[in-house]
Amino acid sequence: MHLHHIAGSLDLPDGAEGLDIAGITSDSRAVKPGYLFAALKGEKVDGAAFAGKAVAAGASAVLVGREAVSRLRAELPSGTVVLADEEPRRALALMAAKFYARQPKVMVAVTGTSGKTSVAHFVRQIFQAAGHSAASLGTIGTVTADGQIYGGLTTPDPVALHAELARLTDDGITHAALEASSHGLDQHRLDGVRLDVAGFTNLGRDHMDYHPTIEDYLQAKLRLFRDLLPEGGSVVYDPGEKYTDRIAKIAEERGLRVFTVGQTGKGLRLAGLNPNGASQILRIETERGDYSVSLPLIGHFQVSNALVAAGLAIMAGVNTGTALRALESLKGAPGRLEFAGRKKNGGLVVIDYAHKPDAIDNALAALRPFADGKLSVIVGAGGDRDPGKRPLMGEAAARRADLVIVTDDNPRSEDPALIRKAVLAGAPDAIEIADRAEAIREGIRRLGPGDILCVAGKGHETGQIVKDTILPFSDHMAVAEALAGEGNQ
Ligand SMILES: CC(=O)N[C@H]1[C@@H](OP(=O)(O)OP(=O)(O)OC[C@H]2O[C@@H](n3ccc(=O)[nH]c3=O)[C@H](O)[C@@H]2O)O[C@H](CO)[C@@H](O)[C@@H]1O[C@H](C)C(=O)N[C@@H](C)C(=O)N[C@H](CCC(=O)O)C(=O)O
Ligand SMILES: Nc1ncnc2c1ncn2[C@@H]1O[C@H](COP(=O)(O)OP(=O)(O)OP(=O)(O)O)[C@@H](O)[C@H]1O
Ligand SMILES: N[C@H](CCC[C@H](N)C(=O)O)C(=O)O
Ligand SMILES: [Mg+2]
Repeated sequence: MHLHHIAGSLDLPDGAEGLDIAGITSDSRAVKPGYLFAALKGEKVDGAAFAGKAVAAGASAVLVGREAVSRLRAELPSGTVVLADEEPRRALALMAAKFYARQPKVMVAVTGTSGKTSVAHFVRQIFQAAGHSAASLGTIGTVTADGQIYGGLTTPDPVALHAELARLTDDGITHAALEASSHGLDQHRLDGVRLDVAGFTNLGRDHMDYHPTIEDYLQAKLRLFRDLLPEGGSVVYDPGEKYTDRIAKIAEERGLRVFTVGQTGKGLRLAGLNPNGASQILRIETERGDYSVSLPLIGHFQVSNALVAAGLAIMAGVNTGTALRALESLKGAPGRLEFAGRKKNGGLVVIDYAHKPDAIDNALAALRPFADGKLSVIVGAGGDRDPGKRPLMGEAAARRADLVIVTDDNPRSEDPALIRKAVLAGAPDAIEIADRAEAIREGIRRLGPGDILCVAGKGHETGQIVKDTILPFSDHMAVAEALAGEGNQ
């Protein structure tokens, strides 16, 4: 594709318009002949340091921040086209969008500390129930009616994202729901996506290693509403959630349409909520009439997630009745309060991806009413991620559960004993078992009739990251093996 087709508002040197660009990447190691290399300043290194390598590997154009342009023009072989932008990450995202040039016709995105994967998963199911070919993209990868492809990041880098959106479009996908992580928003990964509706779940503590303050974290989330959603777009949130006044203000300033949900919501007002076995009966008032919906999921937070999802689908064009009826057959996202097995004596094991204080609090609160006996939890924190949340996770576990077992999550580069120690600071009476499989076996060994064990933190994950290696590990497998060891199925 010719450079001028993807360059947007970037200044092109004379004669560069017709340069044929074979591909785009921000990783010098992935450059092939004819590629455009985006040299980005990162958390660890400055991509500009690899521009020479990229050109040696065949890159014919380099995109760089303005501050490095004269240096690179002098350093790189003559003939290399060097493009500059104030925000090279944003420029890269816009270029990737133009390079791949197609995305599903209708797209919604959801941000928030917790619930993004669940909401995206629900929106896809609602779109499908409405007869659309739909996909969701996020932490658990790309999901369509044909299956799931695991990605890695919650919000993929822009080149991977647009390549994926193009592939989905070619496969006939017309509707998609996307998770917008704060890292993704902050790093402009989504800036080239054309969105119709944007949703917000909630804001709690997370990623305080990356964002210096809660305000900075919130500002990253607000980019979705302030910078990414185009004029004429719609926003969906529960006004009962903290910080949503900030979204309301942006929506008012920008003239965006607002659809609110929840107890004080106007679009979908939750007028009643009653548990009914493993379901919840919601009474929902709407402008189109009142509905009684049996949501086949437990936990108040799944009600919030389901309402935000329905709001997103409705603002994206799905009929209100169709969206609400679809809630009656929703399936939870893998590893989110997922039933993982039962001991012969009736004790129940649940797997949940809670790896933040609020998520642990909510997941255990959701399970408590179903525990006739004791509620226990296996908890650990990931290494190289927000250390401040560790004691708070321990504290939430100790407050909500009768028994806490502290174990390893993904230690990454850190000493796992120190991570456990930090979690134990909030849960001083907990049992400490470093080996996660052993912790799961012990939790199951102690499970009595009527008890529930929640294995928290890793949800759908299939590996344990220790230093630079990913060891095969799945909570699902570990639970199945432990139950089999107890003589159960
Ligand atoms: C901290 C963080 O978010 N880092 C992301 C960021 O990397 P970076 O640009 O800071 O990387 P860097 O290592 O400093 O390198 C700078 C540049 O030099 C380039 N480089 C580097 C080495 C080389 O030999 N050649 C080369 O060209 C790199 O490709 C990069 O462009 O941009 C990369 C491309 O988009 C991401 O892959 C990378 O995600 C890393 C792997 C990561 O672990 N991110 C996590 C924290 C993350 O993003 N999580 C969120 C939130 C999850 C949640 O919801 O809780 C997510 O969306 O998944
Ligand atoms: N609306 C919610 N409010 C509070 N906690 C929630 C909510 N939804 C889900 N959770 C909890 O958070 C965990 C993760 O949920 P989910 O994967 O849907 O969120 P996420 O925002 O995508 O998380 P991540 O950023 O880690 O990908 C769940 O397993 C559950 O414990
Ligand atoms: N998307 C999350 C995943 C955390 C999962 C948990 N198992 C951990 O390793 O902390 C993050 O990167 O913060
Ligand atoms: Mg997610």
